[in-house]
Amino acid sequence: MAVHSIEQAVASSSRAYVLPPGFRPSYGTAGFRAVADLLHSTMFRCGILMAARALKTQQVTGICITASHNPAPDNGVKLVEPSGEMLCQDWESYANDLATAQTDAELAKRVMALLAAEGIPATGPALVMVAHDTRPSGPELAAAFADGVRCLGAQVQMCGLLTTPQLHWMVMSRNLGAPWAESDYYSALAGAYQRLVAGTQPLGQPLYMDCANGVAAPKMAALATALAAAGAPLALHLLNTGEGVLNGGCGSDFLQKDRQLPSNFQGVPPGARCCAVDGDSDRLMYFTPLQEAGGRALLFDGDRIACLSAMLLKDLISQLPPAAQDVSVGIIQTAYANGAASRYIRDNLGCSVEVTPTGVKYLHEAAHHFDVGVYFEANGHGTVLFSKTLLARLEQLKEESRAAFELLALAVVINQAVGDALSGILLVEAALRRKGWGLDQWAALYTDLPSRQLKVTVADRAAIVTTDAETRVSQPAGLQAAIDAAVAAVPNGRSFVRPSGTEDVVRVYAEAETQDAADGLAATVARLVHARAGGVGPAP
Ligand SMILES: CC(=O)N[C@H]1[C@@H](OP(=O)(O)O)O[C@H](CO)[C@@H](O)[C@@H]1O
Ligand SMILES: [Mg+2]
Repeated sequence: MAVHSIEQAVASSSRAYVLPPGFRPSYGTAGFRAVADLLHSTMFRCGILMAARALKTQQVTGICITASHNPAPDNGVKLVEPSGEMLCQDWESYANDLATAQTDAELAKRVMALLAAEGIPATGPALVMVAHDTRPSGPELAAAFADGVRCLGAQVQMCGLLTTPQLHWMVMSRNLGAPWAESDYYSALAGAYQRLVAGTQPLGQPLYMDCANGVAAPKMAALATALAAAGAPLALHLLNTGEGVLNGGCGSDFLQKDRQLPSNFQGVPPGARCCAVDGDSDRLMYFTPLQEAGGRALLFDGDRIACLSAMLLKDLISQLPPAAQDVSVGIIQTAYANGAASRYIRDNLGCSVEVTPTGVKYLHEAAHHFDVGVYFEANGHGTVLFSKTLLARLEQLKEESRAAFELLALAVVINQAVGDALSGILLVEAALRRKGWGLDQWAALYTDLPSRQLKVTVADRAAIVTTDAETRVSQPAGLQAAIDAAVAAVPNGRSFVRPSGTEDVVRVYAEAETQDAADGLAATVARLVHARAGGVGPAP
């Protein structure tokens, strides 16, 4: 398509997708997110962006339309690089430029500026893949996105309902020239899981899975069919499969924040092995109902999954031929990692620990610093990345070394594009089976320090500026000193605040020796934020 016709195509197609007055989308922790009704123009513009990215890289790109763990009326975008990773950070400013253009003509100008700045040829074949979660607004927003892609003369492949990590995996595999269909995803994971658990005993009890009333329900059922066909069946009870509200009183985020059993788990016996995912199935928490009354759950969060993964990796690496055991294993966490987990990793696992700001794009990037990078946010979002060099070395060793063969299987079980709850379940199940462990042994690795997370609403959350991987506040002046004083008054206390990148709130985190002390510290810090950073409404 010629340059002037692109400008015209953008300007004229854009008329159907007006930026709602007063709406100022901003690319946050995981892309754009808002109430779905506001997002049509954002989707259209992201279509243009990802077509440009496909033209620039001469590879397939993608988008997942989802608001993840957020409420059902919300929606959002997660933009997918040719590698299957999240959109490269250099392009986030283009995303904001396009999403915030006030008029059709201004949008067309900004698109032309992007094409010129990136030296993108005006014509050429390009393909963008699009998927959505179970939100009712998904198909309509996908159509808006597709219109944007077509403005640049690129093609769009509508993939329908998928988990976010499935679409990332499909884009990655397609660009690698590997089998990339949804059915290939199931057979690759199932086959690799079978190789990992061959010769081990099944765990004996079924896994109860909370599907958050989202996309995980049909997709886990399909994975279970593939596992049975591969000769490694997994006994599963799927709950919250879509009969209730998406992420409503269920799902991994509910569980992490409330530590209460999700809906429909009240009859599950205490001690049973349970897991929960979020609305787009990229977060995973294990849990078990506690014996005590009140429907509380004991959580096995992302930190604990990271420890279990690192143990499995270390076991396998120690079984490689001695000359091949020089493999660096790093664990990447955010400030939300429980202090007890960080201490366990440092003192007992002997792995390096890196701390990054919140958001998997930062953790994922840091994971590339190691031969094997294990990253999980405390909320269960993460994966394990294998370097290309290590994979090549393992390929050479796989005939002579069972451990090399199994490490290669592990690299297939664990989604190499992004954090993936379904693949995470297979990772945890394989690790427990290989150790012959139940939840008790996993729980006994360390005891979490009591913690509390709160949200504070302020007039402008951008008023809070942080440094040191978001652990300290540099603005507004004086707030950090006040937080320091509050923390100093609590034995073994730790607390930090940061503006959310996905919700219009400031998040407060506190940790201490007792739950009461953690609750008290969080409340004190929340009041400090409210008082010093423009709190809205009554003080917390
Ligand atoms: C404390 C917390 O859990 N924050 C979450 C949340 O980001 P916020 O920027 O905190 O809103 O959503 C992100 C996207 O899912 C996830 O990466 C991150 O870990
Ligand atoms: Mg999610």
